[in-house]
Amino acid sequence: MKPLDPRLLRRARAARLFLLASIVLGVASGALVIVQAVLLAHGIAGVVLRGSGVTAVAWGLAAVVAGRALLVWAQEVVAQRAAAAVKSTLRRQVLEHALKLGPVRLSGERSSALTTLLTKGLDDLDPYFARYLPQLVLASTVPAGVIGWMATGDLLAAGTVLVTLPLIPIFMTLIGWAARAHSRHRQHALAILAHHFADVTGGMTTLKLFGRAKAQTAAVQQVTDRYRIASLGTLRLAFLSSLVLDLLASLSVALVAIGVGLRLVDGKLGLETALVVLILAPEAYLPLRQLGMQFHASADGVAASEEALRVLETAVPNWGDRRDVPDLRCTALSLYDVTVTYPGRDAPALNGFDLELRPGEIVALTGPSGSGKSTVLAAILGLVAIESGGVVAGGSGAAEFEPRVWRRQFAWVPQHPSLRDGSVAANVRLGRPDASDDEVLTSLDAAGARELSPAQRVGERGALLSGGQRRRVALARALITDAAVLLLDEPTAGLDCETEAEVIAGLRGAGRTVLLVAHRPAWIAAADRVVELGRSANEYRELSVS
Ligand SMILES: Nc1ncnc2c1ncn2[C@@H]1O[C@H](COP(=O)(O)OP(=O)(O)OP(=O)(O)O)[C@@H](O)[C@H]1O
Repeated sequence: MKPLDPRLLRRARAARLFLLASIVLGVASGALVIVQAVLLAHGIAGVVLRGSGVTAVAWGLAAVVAGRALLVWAQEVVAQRAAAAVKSTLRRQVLEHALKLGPVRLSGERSSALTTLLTKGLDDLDPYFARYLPQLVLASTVPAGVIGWMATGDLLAAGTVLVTLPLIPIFMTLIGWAARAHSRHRQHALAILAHHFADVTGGMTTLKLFGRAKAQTAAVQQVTDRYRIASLGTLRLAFLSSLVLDLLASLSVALVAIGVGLRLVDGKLGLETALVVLILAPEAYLPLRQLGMQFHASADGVAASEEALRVLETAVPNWGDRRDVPDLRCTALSLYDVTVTYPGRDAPALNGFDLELRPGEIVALTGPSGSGKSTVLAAILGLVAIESGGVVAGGSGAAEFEPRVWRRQFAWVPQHPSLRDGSVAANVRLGRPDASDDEVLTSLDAAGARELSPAQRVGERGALLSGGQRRRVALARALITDAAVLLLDEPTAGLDCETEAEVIAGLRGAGRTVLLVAHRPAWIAAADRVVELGRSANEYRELSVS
C-alpha cells in the first residue's frame, strides 16, 4: 500500500492543496518542537546552574504551546475540509464514470459493492486525511529537523537516533504488508455482507414462498461472522503493531539516554546540551510511532480509494464527438460482422453478425435463450464493446458520434425495464418531459395499457404493478419519444392476444422502424423480416421476407 497514491493527487485537487498546507504546517510544527526543547533545557539549566528566574522562559514556553495548539487546530480544519472535498470529488467522478460505462459494462461490478464503496467505503477516507496524511508529513519533517539540531550539540546522540530511527519504518512496512491483506479481506467481507443482505431482502417474497426465509438467518449469520472475524483481525494487528513500535521507540530513546548520561557524568557534555538532546530524542521517534498507529485507522480508507480508482480506470469506450447523426427515419442502419465477447467469457455472445434495418420496417429477432438477441440491441446502443465489425449509418460508424446524440435516435425497452417511484404519467414522461396529458394517454393506449390511470403510483422499481404492466408502461415511455428506431426486448410478454394485436397495429400505424426480440407468433407474423439467431454464436438465418 503506497502511503500516498499519486493517482489520488492527480484526481483530487483538494488533496494536492491539502498536502501543500500540511507541509507548511508540519515544518512550522517541527520548528516549534525544537524551540520548546531549547527553551525548556535553557530554563532548567538556568535554575540548576545559575539560579536564574523562570518567568521569561515560562512566557516563551506558553507562547510555543499556544502556537503548537493553533497549528493542531489549523491542521484539523484543513484536514476535515480536504477529506470532505476529496470524498465528494471521488464520489462524483465514480458516479459519472459508472454512467459512462453503462449498465452492461457495469454488470461485472456488483451494484451493492459499488453502493458500499460510494457511501461507507469512501467515508473511511476521513481518518486518512485527518490523521494519517498530516502524521506522514510530520514524520518526514520533524525527525530530520530534530536530528539536525541534535547534531549541532551532540554528534553521537544524533548518530544513535539516525541509526535506530529507520527500524521503525522497516517494521511499519512489514506490518503494512500484512495490514493491506487484512484490509482488502475486510472490504471484501463487507461487500459480500452488503450484497448478500440486499439479495435476501430483495428476494424475500420468493424465499418465503419456498419456505426458505428462516434458513437465510444462518446464511446472514455466516457472512456477518466472516465480517466480524475480519474486523477483529485488523484490530488485533493494529494493537500488536503499536506494541512493537512503542517497544522499539522506547528502547532507542533509552539507548540515547544511557549514552548522554554517561558522557554527562564524565563531563564530556554540558547540562544544557544534554537536556536538549534528552528532551528532543523522544520527539524524533514520536511522529513515526504515531504514523504507525494512524496507518491502521486509515488502511480501510486507502483500500476504498484504491477501489474507487480501479473503477475510474476501467476503460470507457472510445466515442467520437460528431453530432451530425444521420436521420434514421430515412437512412438504413447496418450491423456488419459484429462480434461481441463479454468480459470474463471465453466464447463470443455474437460472432460475425450482419443485419440491415431499413427505415420503417419491423424486424423480429428470434432464437433460443442465450443466443445473443439482447446483445444485438446492446451493440446498436453502444452498451457493449464491439470487438470487430461495427454499427454503421449513412456511411459512418456509430462510434464516431457523441453517444448521447447517437442514442437519441433510439427508444429502448429492455427485458426488465426500470421504473421510478412516482405516477404512471411521470414514468411515461421520462421519454418526453414536455408531453401533454393527452399524449401520455395516447401512448398508454398504444402500448395496450389503457387500464392504467396516469395518476396511479408505480412504487419503487414498479413494485405496485404487475410484470406485464411494468413492461407496457416502459413501452408507452418508448412510444412517446421522437426516436426514429424502437428497440424492443420482448415488449408484449404477459399481454393477452387481443391487446397484443392492438399494440402491433399501433406500431405499424406509427410507421417507425422497429427491431424487436420476439418469440410470440403474432409478432413473427407481423414482422417484415424475421432473423433467427442459432444456438452457436455465428449461426444466423433470415427466416422470411414479406
Ligand atoms: N453482462 C453479461 N456478462 C457476461 N455475459 C453475458 C452478459 N449478458 C449476456 N451474457 C451472455 O451472452 C450470451 C447472450 O446473451 P443475451 O442476453 O444476448 O441472449 P438472449 O438471446 O437475449 O437470451 P434470452 O432470450 O434468454 O433473453 C449468453 O450466453 C449470456 O450468458
